[in-house]
Amino acid sequence: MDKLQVALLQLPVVADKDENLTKAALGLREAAGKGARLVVLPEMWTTPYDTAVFADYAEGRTGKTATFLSNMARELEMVIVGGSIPEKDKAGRIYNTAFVFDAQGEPLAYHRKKHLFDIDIAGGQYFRESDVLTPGEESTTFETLGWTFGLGICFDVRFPDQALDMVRQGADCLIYPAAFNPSTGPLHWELLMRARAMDAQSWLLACAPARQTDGGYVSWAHSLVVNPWGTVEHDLGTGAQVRIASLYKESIETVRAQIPIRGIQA
Ligand SMILES: NC(=O)CC(=O)C(=O)O
Repeated sequence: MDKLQVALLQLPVVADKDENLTKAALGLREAAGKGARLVVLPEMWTTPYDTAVFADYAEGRTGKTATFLSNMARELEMVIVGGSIPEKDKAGRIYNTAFVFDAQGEPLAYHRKKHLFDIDIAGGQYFRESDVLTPGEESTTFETLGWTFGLGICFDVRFPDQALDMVRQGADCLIYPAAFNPSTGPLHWELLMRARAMDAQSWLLACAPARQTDGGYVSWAHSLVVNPWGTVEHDLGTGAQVRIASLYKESIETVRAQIPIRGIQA
């Protein structure tokens, strides 16, 4: 499929998990109604972004959120890249994990955030996911709808090697559910997303929660669609919204033919 309609759901995330699921359902229906074949949700969209509560919101691979995403994918016949949620494994370890379901509702891929978000900016953002989360170990790609997708989560975007791994595995489009913040957002968000799209010469989708300033972690928002030239095609700003975008295989081929760096990257 040379042209692919995708959607980004920049959701407002609240403490009530059921409310988050209800808003996601509305957004997914809207995206399906507008013709999206693949939809991306934000990082940690079922829970406040707070290490103190990740264990309370954590679920397994057949839990409530996975069941919801699978049912929605089957009903709407869309691929759902389910942002990320706190995932608890059988040993009780917790990961920041993206669940992907195909258009029949079957699990297609899982990505556990490889690079945990540990920063301490003087006078700014402090966060230590490693206090409660276990890092993943793999770079993740999956194939669907005639495209190959690479999947990372937020802090992973700071690691070019991981993006290039995904390109070596054939990625046409990199997807990053994410949630930058008012310290790092203005400095690095767009710069990193454009840089990874440029390195990879691929499309890039970054989906963040809408900005809310009523306490707790503040998401920078600004979900993005970046093309293989590194140009921003969509910037969703800060409010809640569903945005449809079109991706074209041809632009990947054009950039890779006109600026042939693949041999250097491999
Ligand atoms: N939330 C993250 O994982 C990363 C982030 O906010 C940053 O790198 O800044």
